Amino acid sequence: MANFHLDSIPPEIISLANSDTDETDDGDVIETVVDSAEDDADDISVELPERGNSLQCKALNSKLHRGAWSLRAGPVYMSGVIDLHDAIKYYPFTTFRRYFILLTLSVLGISAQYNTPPSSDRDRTDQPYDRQNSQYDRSQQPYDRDRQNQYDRQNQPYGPPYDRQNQYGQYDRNNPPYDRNQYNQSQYGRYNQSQYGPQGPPYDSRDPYNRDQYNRDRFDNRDHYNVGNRDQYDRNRDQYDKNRDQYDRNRDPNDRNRDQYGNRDQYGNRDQYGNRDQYGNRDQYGNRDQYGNNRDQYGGNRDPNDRNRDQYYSGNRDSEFGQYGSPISGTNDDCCQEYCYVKDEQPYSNFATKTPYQIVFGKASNQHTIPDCTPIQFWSINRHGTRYPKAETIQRLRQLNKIHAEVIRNYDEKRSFPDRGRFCPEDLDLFRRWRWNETVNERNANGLTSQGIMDLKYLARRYASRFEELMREPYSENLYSFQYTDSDRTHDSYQAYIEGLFKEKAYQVHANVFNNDRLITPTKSCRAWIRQVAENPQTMDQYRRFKRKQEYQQMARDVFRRLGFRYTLNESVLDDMYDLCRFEKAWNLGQPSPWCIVFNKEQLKLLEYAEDLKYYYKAGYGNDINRQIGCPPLKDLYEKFERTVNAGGSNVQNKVTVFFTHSITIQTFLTAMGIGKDYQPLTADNYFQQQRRQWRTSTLDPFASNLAAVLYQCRSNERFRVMFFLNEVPVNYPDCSVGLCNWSTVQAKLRSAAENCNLEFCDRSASGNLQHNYVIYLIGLIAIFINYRL
Ligand SMILES: O=C(O)[C@@H](COP(=O)(O)O)OP(=O)(O)O
Repeated sequence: MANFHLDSIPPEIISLANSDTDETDDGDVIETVVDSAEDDADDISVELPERGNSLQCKALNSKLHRGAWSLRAGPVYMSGVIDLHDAIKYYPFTTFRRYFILLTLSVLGISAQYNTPPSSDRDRTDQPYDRQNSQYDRSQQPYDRDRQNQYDRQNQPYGPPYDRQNQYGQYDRNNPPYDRNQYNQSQYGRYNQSQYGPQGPPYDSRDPYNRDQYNRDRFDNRDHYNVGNRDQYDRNRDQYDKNRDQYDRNRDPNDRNRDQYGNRDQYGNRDQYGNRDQYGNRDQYGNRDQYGNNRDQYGGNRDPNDRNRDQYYSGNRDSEFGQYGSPISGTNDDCCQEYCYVKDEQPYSNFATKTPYQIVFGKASNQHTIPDCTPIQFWSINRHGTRYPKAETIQRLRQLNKIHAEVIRNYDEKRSFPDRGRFCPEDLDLFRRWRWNETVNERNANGLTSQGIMDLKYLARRYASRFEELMREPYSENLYSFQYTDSDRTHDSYQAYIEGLFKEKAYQVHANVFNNDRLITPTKSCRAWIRQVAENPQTMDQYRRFKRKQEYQQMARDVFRRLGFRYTLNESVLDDMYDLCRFEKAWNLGQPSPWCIVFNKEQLKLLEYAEDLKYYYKAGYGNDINRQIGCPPLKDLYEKFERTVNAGGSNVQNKVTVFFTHSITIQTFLTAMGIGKDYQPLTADNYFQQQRRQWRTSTLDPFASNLAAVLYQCRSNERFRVMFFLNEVPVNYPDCSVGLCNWSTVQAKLRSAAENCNLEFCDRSASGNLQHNYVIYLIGLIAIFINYRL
């Protein structure tokens, strides 16, 4: 604020100013005007003199220097020019205030944004897990259809006879009425099914010869897992399909891969000359025998004019993926272990959360049989089956075709491979044949693969054959309870599961699905967890530290060196190659994955440990909040069994409960259950000590991972017993015997966790934030108030 002395302000104005009124005796309004000679004149105001002959001028904009002023009071009129420059210069506070307000408002804005829950949180389902107001607990609530959301079949009029009017809502959200043609076309993949399924070859497992619509199992009725439950409707199984191997779904039974000359290799690849080797690879001359005999073992037919390389391959170092880290020392070094992936009969396939279920699950057939005991209740929680990567991962993985080309060049042209540990010819051939599979694209991102469908379908059949008393009962809403999260992959997993259980009667089954389901996706809407874990950079500290450790860095160098690079490339390339190796392996279990040739076993173990570290802090014992947020399924399990036990084993309501969810829920639940716990925490520093760790996501949480609990009624002192199976392997709980626990042991173990389970903390800290917000707002208001007083 600047004061300007005016020589002769009329007494009339002065007395008026001192009288706290804006009007002259005549009732004329006093006007004061400052017209800036520059822009933004609105930022200037003039106040009447309060003391003496001073005109007070507020100038808020430091860019203003000069302004014209005028005063009018009735007949009196005065005007002049003021120089604001000096005023502003001497009142730097003016500028400061401005920035102060801006700063305060920014802080408020950022703070408000940070503390605003996702919009999906703001509905009535966002209550702590509380049976009194839980919408999903059917056993506690009167059967209130109005409370269900639009995807919930309970929200639909239901019951026999089958109501065709209500065709799309009745038994599942995307299933048309039970018309086998339609049913088979649309059930797996809710949006984009063609008649032959979502993926087409090579993921199309259906048998095109076996077209009988009623007797055809489009996922191949043969039982891959020897359950002995071959579909009774499997009578029309393809008589032409004898050659199909168990996992070779990629083969085109119509031999469409044959080239124009009718020459086809085992993989349907041909070169432009129609010449090919066993793998369909051709050299630059198009000639080769089975092993490319025109070339020497490592590219003897290389371009004789390849003069660009010098002895140390200088000039060949470029890769569009950048060169990170230091050059890999030595060129003709013996950096790498000799390893031939294709020849390895038991390649390492523990790929953390992308591990194929088939290499993990328990195949023993009789552990569920307990002498003198009968299973009376079954409860399980399942992760969806094998899926496609998320869209952004697909985009990244697709870029690997450039690395692929570079590696081939490194081997064929540059010959920049190491002396020892280069790819064996079989691996190189496998790698050479790799092409990005265009059927894997953003449209099916995150979706279930045909392998994923089989994962769940056969899982259901195996459980049904083990617990026939329970799971061979015809479907009824009272006996069975199904619930899946609001996602395609869990929906499709559920669909495959019920098909495995009920076969052609699957259309009768219905399931619950909810937005912000705090029973099976509690992390999604728990602000405290999101803030403390998901969005907290510290969660990844150990993971990042491990990646900087000498052993990890050495592994990265060796991998790139073996690929023929003399610099380590961008670290994300390593992650992508690992992802593609494990995804492709999970999609096509029976075939070697070309990108897995890149790693030897030791390297895969390091990568697995890095993943375990990540999830240990994100969903496991590394953060106590993970245990807390994992309790809702535990509570559900405990209470269901407790009700049955209290009722003496009679009138069991939900004989079979099955949930379909995601990896984080499985892991937080296992953490709440005390499964997979190590004495020593996993850290970046104890990789070698943790070789035999319990927290191994490959075995805890592969695709289709599941924990099942079975309540038995026995003719012994302990009338009730519970058996826990993790991925069909009995859980080795202390105090239990090979997975079989007395009910009293289960009570001692789980009761307190179940009774103390509530997710109020998710919102409590959020409401703490709300108070925090109010304080910030208050400070803001005070700041603005002070600003105007200055
Ligand atoms: O919930 C999800 O989006 C993913 C997270 O996968 P990652 O980021 O851990 O691979 O879990 P999933 O559905 O595979 O069980």
